[in-house]
Amino acid sequence: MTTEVTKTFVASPSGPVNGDILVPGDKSCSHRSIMFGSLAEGTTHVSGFLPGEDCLATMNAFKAMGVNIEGPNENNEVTIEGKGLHGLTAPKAQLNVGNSGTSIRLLAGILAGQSFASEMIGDNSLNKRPMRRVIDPLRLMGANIEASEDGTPPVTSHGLGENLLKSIHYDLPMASAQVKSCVLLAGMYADGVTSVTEPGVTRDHTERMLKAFGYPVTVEGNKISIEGGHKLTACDFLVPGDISSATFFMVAGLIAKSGEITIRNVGMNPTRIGAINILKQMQGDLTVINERMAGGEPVADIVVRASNLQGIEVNASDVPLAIDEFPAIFVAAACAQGTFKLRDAEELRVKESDRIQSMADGLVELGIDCTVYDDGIDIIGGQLTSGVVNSHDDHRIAMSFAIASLRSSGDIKILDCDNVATSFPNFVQLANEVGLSVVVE
Ligand SMILES: O=C(O)C1=C[C@@H](OP(=O)(O)O)[C@@H](O)[C@H](O)C1
Ligand SMILES: C=C(OP(=O)(O)O)C(=O)O
Repeated sequence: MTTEVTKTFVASPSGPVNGDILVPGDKSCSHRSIMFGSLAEGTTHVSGFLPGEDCLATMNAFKAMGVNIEGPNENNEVTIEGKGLHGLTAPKAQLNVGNSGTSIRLLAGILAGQSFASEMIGDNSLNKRPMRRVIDPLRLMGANIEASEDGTPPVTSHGLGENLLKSIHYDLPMASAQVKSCVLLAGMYADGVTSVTEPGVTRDHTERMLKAFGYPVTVEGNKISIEGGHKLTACDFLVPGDISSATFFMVAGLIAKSGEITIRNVGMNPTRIGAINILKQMQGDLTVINERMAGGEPVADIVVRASNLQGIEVNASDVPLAIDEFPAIFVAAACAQGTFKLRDAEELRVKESDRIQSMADGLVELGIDCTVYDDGIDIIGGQLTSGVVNSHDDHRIAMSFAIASLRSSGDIKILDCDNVATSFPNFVQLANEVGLSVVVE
């Protein structure tokens, strides 16, 4: 039997953090650019695409359904020859979407509307994640789709034959952009107007990008509606820099003993800026400059200076707007004065890992006092020590502990870091460029 050896990061105390950097393209927008480009009529040109494994998994799924896609080239440009809403062909094998929750949940909505059968599988982490949240509404729409008995992947769609889905109104039981998007995408294949009401604001890239591809979508307060039977038209799409990736460098710049870092071309969609709100509330010195529009999304540059952070109680309304940024924010909390309190964040338990427990395990190993709750955590700021932590199959946990080394008293060894390539392939290179010390073993 062979044991798979994956990368270990050894992150050493370092700093100051200085530089002027660009982070890679937004993961949510990159996934959607492939999906909408494939279902559009005409040729779509994407620039700023994230060449991470998650987005490549989405790309490979559409290639396996007959779509001709070129790239990403060395400039992160992708060209997609759209097949139209009804032009996909049955894949010859299972679609393996690896580590990517966004791929499996959004694709479930698209596959549910196809005449042909298909099955999606994933890696160890994805195989533990809940799929009933998308299966339930799709079945209400008449889809013949299922997950395994415990509600995890594989996700199998038996196909609709000549039928259409039924339009529904769905009250989302949780604040999830993936579930919202799944239902809206299935709505393109339904017999009337499908609508979704969300319990709180979640990222709205699907709504914005459907409109950019010419598909009508109506947004009235927290209700989003889409009528079946319209078409997507190819366009040129510019992906902004990923604020989720930028957050690692915002926190690095804030917790460093000194220095100033500028992060350019960061997507500033109002449904994604929770981390900026929270870090500013923690007294972080963050300045947003050069605000502008690019590709239908607001973008800006962010200047970050070393700061004395304070523990805070996070506002519940910021939770969905910062949902992927909490691992990095917890590191900021560990370096802050006083207690940081987060509640209403039970969704963190169903990400690539249980992000409340994974972060608490690592922070406790590094000498930080944490109390875990079902829906959150209290973190008391203190001195980080050296130690060995595990990524728990989760890219954001791996990168968070790498930046924690800026303030640790000795080396932090982070086990199982191959997953960083899912969202941020050049993370280590950029980290070392701005003054961290991260060695890959
Ligand atoms: O729609 C998307 O692109 C995403 C939605 C969020 O998931 P949930 O919808 O499960 O909160 C987020 O965590 C994920 O990284 C990307
Ligand atoms: C939760 C994440 O992604 P996904 O759900 O697509 O796996 C993430 O990137 O933090």
